[in-house]
Amino acid sequence: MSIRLDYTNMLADAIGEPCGISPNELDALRKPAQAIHQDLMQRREQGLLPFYDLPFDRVVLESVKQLGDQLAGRCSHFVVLGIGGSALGTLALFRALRPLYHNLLPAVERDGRPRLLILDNVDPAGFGEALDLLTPDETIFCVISKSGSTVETSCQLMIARHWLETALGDRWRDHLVVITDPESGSLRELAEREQLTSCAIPSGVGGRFSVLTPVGLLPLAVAGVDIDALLAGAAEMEERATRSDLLENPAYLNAALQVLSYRKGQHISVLMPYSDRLRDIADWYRQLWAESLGKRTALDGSRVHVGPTPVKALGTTDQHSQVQLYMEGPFDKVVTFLAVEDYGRDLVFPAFPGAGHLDYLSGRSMTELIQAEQQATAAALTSNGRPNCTLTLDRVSPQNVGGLVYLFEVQTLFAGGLFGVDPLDQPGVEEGKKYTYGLMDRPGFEDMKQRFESIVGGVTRRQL
Ligand SMILES: O=P(O)(O)OC[C@H]1O[C@](O)(CO)[C@@H](O)[C@@H]1O
Repeated sequence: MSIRLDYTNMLADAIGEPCGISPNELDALRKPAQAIHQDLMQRREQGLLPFYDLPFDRVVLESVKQLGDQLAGRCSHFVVLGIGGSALGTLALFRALRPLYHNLLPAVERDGRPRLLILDNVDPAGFGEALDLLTPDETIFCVISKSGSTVETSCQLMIARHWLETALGDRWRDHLVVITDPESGSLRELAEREQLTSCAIPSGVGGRFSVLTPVGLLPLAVAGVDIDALLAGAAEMEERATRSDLLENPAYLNAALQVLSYRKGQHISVLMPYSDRLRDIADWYRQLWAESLGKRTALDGSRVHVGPTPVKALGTTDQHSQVQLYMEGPFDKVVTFLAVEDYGRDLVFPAFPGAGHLDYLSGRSMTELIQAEQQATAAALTSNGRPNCTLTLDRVSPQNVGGLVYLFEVQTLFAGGLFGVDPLDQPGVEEGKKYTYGLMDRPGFEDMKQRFESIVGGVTRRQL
């Protein structure tokens, strides 16, 4: 595994005031960092942070691999139904670690593996069109929900089961796999009652920290991702991400830089991979960062309303869409680049006779160009006083991606400590869910319907 963090351009030396971080400011965080570290390690010892130990669980790894092979042999399409933490990590890692056009390739070029679809919305057009393309006999649905009660996933399940049963009768059960809490929740009950194939999400691992459980591992194994190597990379990062000294630990250091930057007014945190394969890592990271750190109440009970706003960008694409704003707009952003040294292949620019203005490119390569553009954008941001740092992967390999995921997860926990909030809850999503239940006439939520009506009806609607 090779992942390194270059944070030169976060420091006052490089970008000056007011955004640059001074060595003293970083140094001053070392002591609080020790306290947060000890607290995390203590909670890990007590079994309260089981995600730390996921990369070492050989039993789960072996059983998931076995089940993955078996399921892969029984379908041409493996379809994940889930949302948020039950979908985004799988989506990100599938894109990173299989050929970009896996689903368009003939079976032999997919190593005989099924196509993988991840349906994470209840848009009737999107869901309906996906079903139109599928054949019940050749499809296996994998329903993933930690709570077992998420309304979007439940509704997808209702439709999928009916669709299977209509075509296959009692055999619908062979085409449905469940991943949920080991004991509680209605999805677990359903799995037991109908004797469906199922896997467990270890209790204590929240959805957005669950990609290295069967939530991500099973679909990825079915699709042919090397999950051994993925977990090995995460295990290797565990050593670095549990070092006690802030300046020795890339997860702690990156969190500290982000938090110091936030305190200086950079409330928007952009993650900008220069890699199509890493594009959806930024989507997964958005949930991790937003749900974990966006909080009204601190651990001491005070109202804080904190949280960096994570933004996803893609290099070079967004240089031609967003970078104008990052360069000259408000001083409210910190950019983290994801750079890649070896893209696994390269394309050399051939000569273009008659087009003299392109001569300077002839003989150079696409890797050189994308890397030059990343470095050029970082330099331009730096010269404009904009904080930025770069995480460089030598390759987009399962080891590196496993390491990156682990790094970001620990970084998020540690940032929660620095912000003084609980990074493991998400109380702010509940109110909207309750209004939805009210609107959908779920028993017990009648009052939410009334409250919704009083909010919506309490003001004159203005529409054009
Ligand atoms: O896995 P579940 O329980 O269906 O939850 C899906 C997502 O919904 C949330 O609870 C937010 O509503 C996320 O934290 C979670 O990843």
